[in-house]
Order: sequence, then C-alpha cells, then structure tokens
Amino acid sequence: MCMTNIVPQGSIPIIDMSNWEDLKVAKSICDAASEWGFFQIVNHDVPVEVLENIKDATYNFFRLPAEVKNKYSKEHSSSNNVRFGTSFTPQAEKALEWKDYLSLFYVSKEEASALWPSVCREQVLDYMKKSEVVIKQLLQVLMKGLNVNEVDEAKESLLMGSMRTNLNYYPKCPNPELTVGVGRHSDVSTLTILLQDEIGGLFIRGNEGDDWIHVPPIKGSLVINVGDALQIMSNGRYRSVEHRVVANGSKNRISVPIFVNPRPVDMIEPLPELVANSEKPIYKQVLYSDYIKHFFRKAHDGKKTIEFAEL
Ligand SMILES: CC(C)(COP(=O)(O)OP(=O)(O)OC[C@H]1O[C@@H](n2cnc3c(N)ncnc32)[C@H](O)[C@@H]1OP(=O)(O)O)[C@@H](O)C(=O)NCCC(=O)NCCSC(=O)/C=C/c1ccc(O)cc1
Ligand SMILES: O=C(O)CCC(=O)C(=O)O
Ligand SMILES: [Fe+2]
Repeated sequence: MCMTNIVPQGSIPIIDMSNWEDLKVAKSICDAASEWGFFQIVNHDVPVEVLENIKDATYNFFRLPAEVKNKYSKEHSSSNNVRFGTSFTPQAEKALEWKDYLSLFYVSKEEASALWPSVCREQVLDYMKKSEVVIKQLLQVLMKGLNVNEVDEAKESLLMGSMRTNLNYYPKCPNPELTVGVGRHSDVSTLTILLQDEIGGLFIRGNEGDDWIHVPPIKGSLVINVGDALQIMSNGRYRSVEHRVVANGSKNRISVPIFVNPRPVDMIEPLPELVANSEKPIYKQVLYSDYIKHFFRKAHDGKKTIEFAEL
C-alpha cells in the first residue's frame, strides 16, 4: 500500500496512540514503518511533565561550565557509558557537526547514581522509564505486522535489551550554510524515540529518494523512527531512513533521542519467523557490537552503514 496516496508529500504520518490496539491504528503504524521509516505519535502515555522536565534538564546540563562538562568527555570520563562530546566522529569528519551531546548508556540505577551528571540523572531515568510503555506497544504492533504474534522474553531482549539516551544541543550557528547539525545518517537502533523542541530542523529522506521532508515540531508528540537493527531483523520490511539536522542561524535547539537497541552481545539477523516462509534473507547474521563499531568508525555517510550486514 502506498502511503503517499494518503499523506500528502511533505509530512510524515501522525499517529494517535490512544487506540493503539485498534487494527486500523496498528496497520497505520506498520505502514508508516515500511513506507516512511518515520512517524510522529500523539496521545501516547508519556506524561507532558516528563517531557518538559527532560528538556529543562538538557538545558541545565549544557549551561554547566565547560570544565564541568569536560569531566564527562572521552578523555576524562570514568566510564564509556557516559560521554560528553562535540560532533560525531571528529577524527573522521571533514567538517565538524555543529552539535554537543551527552550520551548515557543505561546499565542500572546504581550505575546511573554513581556516574551520570546529577543535573539530569533523574529526568533521564524518568523519561526512559515512562517511555517503556509506548516502546513495548510499538514493538508489539510492529512484530504482529510481521506475523510474529508473541513477543516472549528472549525476543523482547533482542529488540530492546539495551537503551541509550542522548541529550543533543545544537548551538545557534553564525554560518549555518557552511555546516550541519547532524550529517546524513540512519540510526543503528531497533527504534528511536525522539523528543524535539519547537525549533525544527530535522529532515528525512523522502520516498522518491531525492527530496528531504521536514519533521515539524508538534507539542507533546514524539518522533519514532526505525533503525538499522530493525531493518535487518525485519528482513527489510521496515526501513531505517536517512535523516539529518540543519544548523540554525538564529536559535539554539535541543533534542533527546532514546535509542532502543539489541544488547551489544546479541547476534542480529532476519527473524527466523520471516525466513521460515521461504522468504530469502537479505541480511546476514552480525554481532550487534561489531555493527555499532562499524557505525562509529567513520563519519556519518547516509545509509552506507547497513551494507555491513548485506548478503
Ligand atoms: C560494544 C561497544 C559497542 C564497543 O566496545 P569496545 O570494543 O570496548 O570499544 P569502545 O567502547 O571503545 O568503542 C569503539 C569505538 O566506538 C565508539 N563508540 C561506541 N559507542 C559510542 C557512542 N555511543 N557514542 C560515541 N562513540 C561511541 C568509541 O568512541 C570507540 O571509538 P574509538 O575509541 O575512537 O575507536 C561498546 O561501546 C558498548 O557496549 N556500547 C554500548 C552499546 C551502544 O553503545 N549501543 C549504541 C546504541 S545506538 C547509538 O549509540 C546511537 C548513537 C548516535 C549518535 C549520534 C548520531 O548522530 C546518531 C546516533
Ligand atoms: O536532533 C534531531 O532531531 C535528530 C538527532 C539524530 O538524528 C540522532 O541523534 O541520531
Ligand atoms: Fe538519528
């Protein structure tokens, strides 16, 4: 089915999650994930206060003096699970991205208490916890769309066994046309749940392949996108779509993605339920941590990362 017939070019689907189990809603989620790779959800169960609090916490972190933030840099951080950085892979990029970020890989509450910056720790934990409900709803629906009717513990772990939250800060840029906020890339996740503020600037690759479609900020909504891990596990039925963020000449912008991932030790491959029906696998089995390392080894370069898993 072709979503372009329903949704005018220039906007990604907006899905009301209040009746998420309704067959029509479920179908619109699965269609969005295969046709667009991106959609926005409204009336999800993540309370607005939680979203407001995480935005405030993000600003509070980036307002800290440079020497405090630098305690979490790659050079100084006491753990790889907490990292403050600027740009994506600075040693591999020709032009740096106009972005600072704090990346927090969740291991346990205890570790978060010990290692995460106190200005944002509780807010990030709360945002992750409260997002779990909608993450599970989306994964259940998406699996049903592949005729995988039971998401048992093993499958749940494969789909969402690890999570990372990034706080992104894009300072206003004197020459926005000379740089980017984030270069063209697809996410390595299963799903990404993204909170953006009211500024705008996120663009996704359109169906036709040569157009960029803006993701308009909608108050209280969350942007959902399919990542490479789900493209691989769904044998290409759900698509991870290239996206980028432009630099802004007049305003600071923040966004807060939760990357929902397999665990680094998991092997990922097209789900056995899919290839059992004489469907040909188009991806091979890869160790997820190898896939992540491949992603971080080079500068952002569109959809190229997934070639690593192609047969
Ligand atoms: C098993 C890993 C993947 C590799 O471990 P390792 O072999 O001991 O090596 P390192 O941890 O030292 O990482 C290898 C390289 O990848 C880099 N890297 C490894 N994760 C990271 C990291 N999230 N950040 C930024 N450098 C990293 C890391 O900086 C390092 O670069 P370099 O020291 O220059 O070789 C380990 O890092 C690990 O268990 N990580 C937790 C799982 C994890 O990070 N999953 C990724 C989820 S999705 C995600 O993070 C998306 C991020 C993203 C970010 C920006 C975007 O624009 C778009 C997307
Ligand atoms: O800031 C945004 O809107 C998107 C950021 C993004 O694509 C990422 O962090 O992977
Ligand atoms: Fe992304």
